[in-house]
Amino acid sequence: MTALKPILNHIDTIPPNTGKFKPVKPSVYFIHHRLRFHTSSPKCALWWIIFLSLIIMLFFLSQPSTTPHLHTTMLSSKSTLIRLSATPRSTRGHIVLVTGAVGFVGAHASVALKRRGDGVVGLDNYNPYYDVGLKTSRKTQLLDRAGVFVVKGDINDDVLLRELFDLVQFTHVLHLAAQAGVRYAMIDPSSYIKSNIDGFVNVLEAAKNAVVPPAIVWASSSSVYGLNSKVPFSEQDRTDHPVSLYAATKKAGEAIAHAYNHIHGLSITGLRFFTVYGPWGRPDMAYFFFTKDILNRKQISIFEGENHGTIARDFTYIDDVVKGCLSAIDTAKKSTGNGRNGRKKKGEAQFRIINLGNTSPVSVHKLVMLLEKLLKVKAKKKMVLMPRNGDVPFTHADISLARMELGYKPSVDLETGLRKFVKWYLDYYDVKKKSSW
Ligand SMILES: O=C(O)[C@H]1O[C@H](OP(=O)(O)OP(=O)(O)OC[C@H]2O[C@@H](n3ccc(=O)[nH]c3=O)[C@H](O)[C@@H]2O)[C@H](O)[C@@H](O)[C@@H]1O
Repeated sequence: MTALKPILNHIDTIPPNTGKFKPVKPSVYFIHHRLRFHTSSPKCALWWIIFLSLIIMLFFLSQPSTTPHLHTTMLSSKSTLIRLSATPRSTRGHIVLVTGAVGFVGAHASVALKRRGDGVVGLDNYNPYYDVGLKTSRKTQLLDRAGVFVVKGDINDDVLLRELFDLVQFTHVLHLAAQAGVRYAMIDPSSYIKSNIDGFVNVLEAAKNAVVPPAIVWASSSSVYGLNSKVPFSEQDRTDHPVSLYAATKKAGEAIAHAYNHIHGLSITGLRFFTVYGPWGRPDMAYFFFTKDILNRKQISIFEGENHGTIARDFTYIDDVVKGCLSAIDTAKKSTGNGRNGRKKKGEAQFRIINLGNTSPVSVHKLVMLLEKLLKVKAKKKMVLMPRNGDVPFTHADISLARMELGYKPSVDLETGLRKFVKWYLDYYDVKKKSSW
């Protein structure tokens, strides 16, 4: 500001328009006036250089980033690692941004993508909804070993996302970052809005603003079917009666995705996951904390419906879900763009919503029996009427669309999947096997 002062002081010296001069705009007059009378003075020329440099600098700073790497600040120290991680092994490989990369599905999917030769960059905020130590272990034991670099950051950070999309031209985004869990919405409702709505919009904004907008594959949920009684649940069925805030945010996500697809030509596939379980799973899920409580001889609550009605889930093994995710990426068509910013719109973009379930529901009672068998420990069970806090009595996926679109064919039954989970659990938590039958 002090540098500008002497120049600004000269404004007072501009003569009034007496009519002898051709009328000119004051700013233009000012420039002419200054150039005519003072460019010979070295001091003034210096001030002019400073002034013009400032104007040029302000002009460039106010321009949106079109040149990759120009404004990278948050990521610049990691840019080499990020680019390396993003480089596919073959020219035909995809370049995928996986959000929620240290999450359960995110970690498994990132590793699978990387192993088959795709370029992968992870993004995760390591939020403390459940044990951050487990997330860190997924990173060190799964992602690091596979060569997947994870950027620590939030999907709500639009500056970070812009930098990331400037740095790497992603062909796909596998968006798995979310506030998960049905019952926790009673405790922290705003976290669901922040992650599943605000965060999702932020990711879509970043994608749509990318030089070449990537295709999006993201995680919706079986919970959108609410209390529907027609089984199996088909993508054609109504899903406008969510019974948990979690389900409501996932349903809202599907509507938001549709709007972005329609307006911005983003290719979007929403996958409705059905109670995904397996090694490295989420400790907030029943199969996981039942295992812990059974081993600690702690009582577990098994929910039941009115008149002792059975509660059941279409438990889906992690490897099957990962195959579905990869196949959704492979079959995703390119985004067509919105025709703005001088880009040509290339027609309607693809929009899909697909169930990824196992299509063979199992009761929670049976789940507990299988865990007892695998852990060789008798559970202390208490039957409890299912609380009205967002839970639904049963889920059952119709997977015919997944079969058709993705060639999806789940192959792991609950007992086989739980055996793998239990093996991992005992190993990870270094549990000494003791029988209490
Ligand atoms: O399918 C989905 O989309 C959802 O699956 C799970 O939700 P949920 O099926 O309710 O899984 P759990 O919380 O692990 O519950 C599994 C079953 O155990 C029952 N349960 C849970 C807790 C408990 O103490 N006792 C009990 O019997 C539940 O009622 C449910 O039938 C995930 O937690 C959600 O994030 C996911 O989106």
